[in-house]
Amino acid sequence: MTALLSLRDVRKAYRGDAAPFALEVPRFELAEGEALALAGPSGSGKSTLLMMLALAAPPDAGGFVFAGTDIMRLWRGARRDALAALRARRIGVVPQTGGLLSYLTAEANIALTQRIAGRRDAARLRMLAEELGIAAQLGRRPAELSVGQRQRVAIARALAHRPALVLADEPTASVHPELADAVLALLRRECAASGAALLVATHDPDRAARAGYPVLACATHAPDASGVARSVFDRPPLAEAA
Ligand SMILES: Nc1ncnc2c1ncn2[C@@H]1O[C@H](COP(=O)(O)OP(=O)(O)OP(=O)(O)O)[C@@H](O)[C@H]1O
Repeated sequence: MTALLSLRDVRKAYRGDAAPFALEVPRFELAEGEALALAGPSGSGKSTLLMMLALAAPPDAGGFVFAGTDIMRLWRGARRDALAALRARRIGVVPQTGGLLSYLTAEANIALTQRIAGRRDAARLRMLAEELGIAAQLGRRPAELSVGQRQRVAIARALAHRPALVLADEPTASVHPELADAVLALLRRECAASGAALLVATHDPDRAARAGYPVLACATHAPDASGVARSVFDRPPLAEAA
């Protein structure tokens, strides 16, 4: 298996007066096309890890390679243009609540990632809409869609530009429990069909496991003598795990 992304000894800390927090990732690899759920309680750093993987926030320290690119070098060089271009072309994001633009139709929302990536593909958009059961809703605005339909539009948008990596932060948080299983299964199926690696943050590891995801749970540590609470996500390298 080829690693799509690899983190080594990554650390990110927030030094707020109230509750200092540090996320530590000694080892983390994700293979091309692999699906994985990141599990941990609220405040354990799942979103922080996803933001770093989305190239939206820099780690404080460590090594980070994505799609053959040394991401730490880009952050050190303040290469925000290169980071944004890589994100636009190779990464898709499914936010908790869909994150759709209210003034655009479902179709235009889905087409956004293709436009930004410079990869327009009407046939792929149509195919995804059909796969996800929202073809009849393409002309509607988000307010005219059910919560479940909005989430499907968000999934289509995250995949429309053929990203190598899809990041979903609690994608089932705003949907009915019955729908949550379906959304997780759909995400996994569509990413597998597209060959995209998938990382889903969740506080519900049982639901993720039921939907067929391997689960990486974080270890949480109460504040130490200096008052810093720590969370650790550690995943052995792919070669060792195989
Ligand atoms: N910008 C920030 N400044 C200071 N502290 C922050 C910031 N962002 C997050 N934190 C803190 O970092 C810790 C981890 O937050 P994070 O959002 O990554 O957790 P999470 O596991 O995604 O939580 P949830 O499941 O509730 O979304 C929390 O203690 C949070 O308060």
